Amino acid sequence: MISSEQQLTAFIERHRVLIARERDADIERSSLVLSNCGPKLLEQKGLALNGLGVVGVNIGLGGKTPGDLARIEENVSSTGAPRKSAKKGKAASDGKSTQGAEGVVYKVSDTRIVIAVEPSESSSEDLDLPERCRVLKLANSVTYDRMEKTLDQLERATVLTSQSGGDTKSSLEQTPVMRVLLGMSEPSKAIPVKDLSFFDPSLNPSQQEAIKFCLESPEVACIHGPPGTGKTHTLIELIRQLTSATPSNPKPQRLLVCGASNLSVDNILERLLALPLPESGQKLKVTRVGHPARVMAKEGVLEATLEVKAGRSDQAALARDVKEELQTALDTLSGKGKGAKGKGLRGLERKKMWDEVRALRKEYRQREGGVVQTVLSESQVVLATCHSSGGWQLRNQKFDVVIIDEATQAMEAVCWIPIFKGKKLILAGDPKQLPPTVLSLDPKKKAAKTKEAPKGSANGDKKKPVAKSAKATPAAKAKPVAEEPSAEVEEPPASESESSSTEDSVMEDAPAEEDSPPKGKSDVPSPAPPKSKPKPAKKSRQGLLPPRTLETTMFERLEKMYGPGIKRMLTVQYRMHEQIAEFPSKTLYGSKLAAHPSVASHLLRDLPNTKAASEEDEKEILATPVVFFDTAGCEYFERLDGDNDEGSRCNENEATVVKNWTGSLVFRAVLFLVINDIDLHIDRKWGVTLSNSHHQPISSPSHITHLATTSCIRHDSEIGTVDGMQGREKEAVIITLVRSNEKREVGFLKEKRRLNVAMTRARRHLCVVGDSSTVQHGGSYLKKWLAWLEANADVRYAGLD
Ligand SMILES: Nc1ncnc2c1ncn2[C@@H]1O[C@H](COP(=O)(O)OP(=O)(O)OP(=O)(O)O)[C@@H](O)[C@H]1O
Repeated sequence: MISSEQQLTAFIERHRVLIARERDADIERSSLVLSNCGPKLLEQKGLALNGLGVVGVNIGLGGKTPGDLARIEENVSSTGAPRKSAKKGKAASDGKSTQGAEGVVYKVSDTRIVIAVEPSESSSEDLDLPERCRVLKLANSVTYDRMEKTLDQLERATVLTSQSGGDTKSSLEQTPVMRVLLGMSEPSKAIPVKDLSFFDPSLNPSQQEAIKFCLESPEVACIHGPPGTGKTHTLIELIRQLTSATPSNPKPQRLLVCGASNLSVDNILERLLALPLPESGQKLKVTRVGHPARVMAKEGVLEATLEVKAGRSDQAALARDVKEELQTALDTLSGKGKGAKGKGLRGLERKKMWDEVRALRKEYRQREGGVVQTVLSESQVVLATCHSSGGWQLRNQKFDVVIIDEATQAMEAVCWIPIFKGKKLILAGDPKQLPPTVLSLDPKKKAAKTKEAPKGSANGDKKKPVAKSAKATPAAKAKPVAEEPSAEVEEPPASESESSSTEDSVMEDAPAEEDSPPKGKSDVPSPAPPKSKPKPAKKSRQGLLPPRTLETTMFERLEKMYGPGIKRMLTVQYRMHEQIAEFPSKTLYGSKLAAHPSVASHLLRDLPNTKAASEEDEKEILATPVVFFDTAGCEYFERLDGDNDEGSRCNENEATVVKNWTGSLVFRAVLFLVINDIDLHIDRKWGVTLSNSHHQPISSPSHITHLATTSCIRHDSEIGTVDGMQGREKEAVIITLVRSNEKREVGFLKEKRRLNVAMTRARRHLCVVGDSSTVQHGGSYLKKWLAWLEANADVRYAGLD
């Protein structure tokens, strides 16, 4: 299985097409919303902050990298007419004002929002901001630019290199890790690590085995972490092993640790910062690049940021002097501060001053760049999101190992951004949970295609899914989306597992698939040690195939290309009561997921300060791990929550059942989480946003409003969609399935990975409310779950209470 040039081209081209589509969908979504909504509604949707005043304009923000892209423009009163056009870079279409600027959201606190704006090289004047302004959130093109640039690099390193014999200017170094990832060569044999001793004595055998496997794999290794199995816990030990000089690792390595989201990166950072001082007494030098999501809350995280570190270095003092000079020059020009007389600067004098400002800005950037490079070169572990690892700060940085956490939630092209910087790659994730969010995927078309697509063409060559138009000319590149004639782009057929991942086939992830047989002998005991050599994968291995959608992650692709031997699965979970974990373990993880004794039988009643009015009450409510409220026959029909079929659904009767049950739990001092297919973001600053799982606005989500305003919802309880809850856990979780109709439609519930995330958030208590007569028609996975609930849960009939 060696990828041909044709396969490589098809793979890269297909990615280009999909990314162009995604960019288009993103822009379309933002501009549609911005052009159709008045200021109040925009604020409600979390897309605008109205009525702001400018507090100040400062220069220089050290290691700045993009957060949300935003535009500052003149405030529009709430009675103002809705904006007609909101194209990027254009002023308001009413033509009244050209004042404003675009930049990235740098920091947000309760009272301030800081937007970092690039100085314009062409404009001689400084920022011209309106007195009263508003900030609009824009589609962020930087992500797409970086992904496209990375694909260009990939092309230069592979196709162009082989075409040119490797010696043209356009070619790039082809590393062994790249070759393995693209199926250009097989993974090399493991290099045995002897005398491995672990820093953390609590690691379970599957965690130890995963770490050993990662250390021994020369190019690439994957860690499969089902819910609550300590993926991050394992990565922390791995980072300690790789960065310490030990008998098994004489030369400490330099690491780039990335995550799909800021939250995942900060999670690792916080845990690294909390580690005890190593025996050497030398604290691990860790630097966080980018935009820490929790900077405001955690001081330690702030201290580790590139910005703060760069600000503290000696070289930074010089940069600060230049910055001060620059500020004085700008003050003179704007007539502020000491240079107030500068307002009178006219003509040549003013032009000269602007020339000086430009020269100072250049010098400041150079000095600042130098400071940043020094801080980074001294860091042994650099943390960033995959996306922000493509920023200017890391341009010339090289690493021994790149680790990507939540790799199954990142698009493959985003993962390639850090991969170019390292010699070895470790991916951690769970392909059985939700994939990255893809805006250009119409859920209906997706479902239809999944059914229609011919199955299992393992050979991508026969029907080449290459969009001829996608990259042919620079013009096509500059405007890839509008030019892309979708009819010309032949969709690659759904591979077997892709087509079934949406629903169906409960046991397709049979044990053989989930087995992760260690290469050779291991010193570490494992809960389910393989008896002999790695079994050959049952399904024939695939070569390099172009992805059908951007939901196909690198992690899954590697598994299909190289079989289960490319990964190790963590098999002990530290979250769920064993009954809660039973169904997902059986159906998705080959029955390999064992509950750790510390959680296997934990119940709500074991929590401190929970109250039970009577013994019976305790048994009924606090000692039951899984409850199923079946509303079949109650005629608790759903209602469309919006004008068209795309709209979200609500089910007020189910909401009442949820309300009563939450009331019961809250009364007993239990925290809970309600999940359904409504997305509810409550954020103090950005207002309340409601949208369905596809981010479309909802006009009156009556049942949620009803719930949220009911006094039984405690401050520490949350309501959200499944998608927003991935990676989270709560002591008690209530899932309302919402769908109840005569047509027996179930919508998003079909998605097996979404259901998996929903049912694996609860630690001690899971309550499911739904209409079995509707829901059992929603695909075989849902049907199996229902059957399991009916047989194993404490089943109650909603209408009877
Ligand atoms: N070996 C271990 N011994 C004791 N507790 C552990 C161990 N491994 C993990 N845990 C605990 O299990 C919980 C989950 O761990 P962690 O957050 O690392 O998991 P994860 O797999 O990253 O989570 P998620 O399911 O959200 O992806 C944590 O409370 C952690 O302390």
